[in-house]
Amino acid sequence: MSYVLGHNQYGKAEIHVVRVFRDDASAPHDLVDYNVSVSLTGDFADAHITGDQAKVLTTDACKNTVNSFAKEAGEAVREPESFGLALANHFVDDVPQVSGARIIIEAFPWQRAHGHPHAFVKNGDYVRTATVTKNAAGTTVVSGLKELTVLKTTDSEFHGFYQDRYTTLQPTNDRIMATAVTAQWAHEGVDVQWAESFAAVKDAITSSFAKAYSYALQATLWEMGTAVLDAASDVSEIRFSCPNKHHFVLDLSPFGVENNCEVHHADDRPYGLIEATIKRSEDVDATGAYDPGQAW
Ligand SMILES: O=c1[nH]c(=O)c2[nH]c(=O)[nH]c2[nH]1
Repeated sequence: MSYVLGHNQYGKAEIHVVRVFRDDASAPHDLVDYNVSVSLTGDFADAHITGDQAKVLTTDACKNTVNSFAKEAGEAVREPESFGLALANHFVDDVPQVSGARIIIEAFPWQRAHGHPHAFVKNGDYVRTATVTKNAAGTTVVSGLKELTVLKTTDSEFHGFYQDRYTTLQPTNDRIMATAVTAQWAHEGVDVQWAESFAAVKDAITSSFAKAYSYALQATLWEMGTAVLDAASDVSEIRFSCPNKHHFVLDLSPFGVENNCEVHHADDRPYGLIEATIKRSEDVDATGAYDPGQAW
């Protein structure tokens, strides 16, 4: 029997590194808090097929590289995208048998506490993400965020939907709309002001969620996506994955209590899951820039 080794990749996952910027003794400290995962591709068939590990850069060395680069990479460490670029460039340019690197970073935001120079409060509103991929096809950067929970108490309808014999949902002209936004957006190049771009995209997402009258979560994704493309010229497409966090109006009539969309049951599961990509044009094909898990 002869078999074929298909796609393979390896690296160290979830290296949790916190870097404090304290170079100037008189200046307030800053920090970044990253969870970094490294995946390498390249000439690693022997490691699987013959057991020869001569070309394997250990995952332990990957971890050490990330930790050391948290100092060595200087100012690039301040944004997850530029840190990911520094790491991807190192692995592909400096390790001969590595032909591709994908760096995935979760960045946990901290806010200065009461203007204090070295005390911080973890801001649990969202997690920022970055995926940097460098391979023979080039270098791509995808920025993102997840766990950004937003809710509006009105200006949301859902009606006119298809009816079949299993359809029992009542149409509504007034409901709560809530979701926890996961979004990833691909950049057209790698020469981007990452902090400014992220702030513009996040602001476009939350402001369009607030402003747009919603006819469905699907329509809200379109509004948020087009607002992002208007706000950030470096973004070629944005992909949303948004659970519909259902809030059901409770029937309080058995208790003689009127309920005018005031008291709700916040349902946990199941939830609608609405996902869409909004692209600058049909020509955009950023699929290779995203981490598909094992769907390589
Ligand atoms: O915004 C919505 N989109 C749907 O597709 C859907 N389906 C459903 O039951 N409720 C909703 N709400």
